[in-house]
Amino acid sequence: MAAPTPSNLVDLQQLQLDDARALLGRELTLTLPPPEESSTAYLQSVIDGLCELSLKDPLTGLSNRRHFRSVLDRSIDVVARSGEPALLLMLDIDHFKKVNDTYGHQAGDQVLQAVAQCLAKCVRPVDTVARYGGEEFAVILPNCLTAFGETVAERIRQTIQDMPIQISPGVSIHVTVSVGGAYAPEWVRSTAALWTERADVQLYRAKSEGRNRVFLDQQQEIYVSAEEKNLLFGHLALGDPAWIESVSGEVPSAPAHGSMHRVN
Ligand SMILES: Nc1nc2c(ncn2[C@@H]2O[C@H](COP(=O)(O)OP(=O)(O)OP(=O)(O)O)[C@@H](O)[C@H]2O)c(=O)[nH]1
Repeated sequence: MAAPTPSNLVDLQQLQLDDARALLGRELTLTLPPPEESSTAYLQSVIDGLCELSLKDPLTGLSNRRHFRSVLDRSIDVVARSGEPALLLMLDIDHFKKVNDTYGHQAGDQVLQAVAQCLAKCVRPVDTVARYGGEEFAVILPNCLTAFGETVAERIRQTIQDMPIQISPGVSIHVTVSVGGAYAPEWVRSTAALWTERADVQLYRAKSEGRNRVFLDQQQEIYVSAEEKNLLFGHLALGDPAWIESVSGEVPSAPAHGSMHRVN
């Protein structure tokens, strides 16, 4: 078969972009290299663009549920290894059906976009804000001290309540959100499903107790002895260069039996 000439290379590139458009069923916004650049660079930019699109919710630009799930799984590993507290918040816009019914679906979409932007501004760049589904959002906050959880969640609730959302010229509305949250249990390997469920229970409580409020799971105090911790996670610690460095190249020995660490 003849090697592709510069002219049929351009056709090939166009074909691939059209395929990608058809696959996603909508216009792609990709930054493509100028035509004179190599086809490898071109293809790489298409792949990078598609990867990015596959992680994002198209309406709000937030992380989609798939990306949220992978960040949640990673957070569970980090918490189990390091004991750093991580908070999961689940948020749901109150009486959102009424917004759609009163102002129309397009206004509803504008509300979803405004809430999404507001959420992203309320948290740190290291936090992950996702659209979990319909009018439900989720925020993963790694390394969030338990003393601050309530403050962060309350700040989000208050900011959304105070935010006017313009849905047409001269018409602004306000919405509220109910928030449920749970910390990942430290030193104990959890699952994404269990963690989400604990936050969801609190969200349900916030809804059933009147909406526009925050409830966080009161974490049970779990006591794990240093020896148990070593037994559970020692193999992970052995593979962690930071840990090895901290003991100057020595293999960490099991701490004395009976020394207890409070985990909450
Ligand atoms: N505009 C718009 N509406 C959506 C979208 N996804 C889901 N919805 C609507 O969100 C509404 C959710 O309604 P419900 O589940 O009854 O909840 P709610 O009215 O917010 O009531 P509470 O959650 O109990 O406070 C439904 O009317 C859905 O059609 C979307 O992408 N855009």
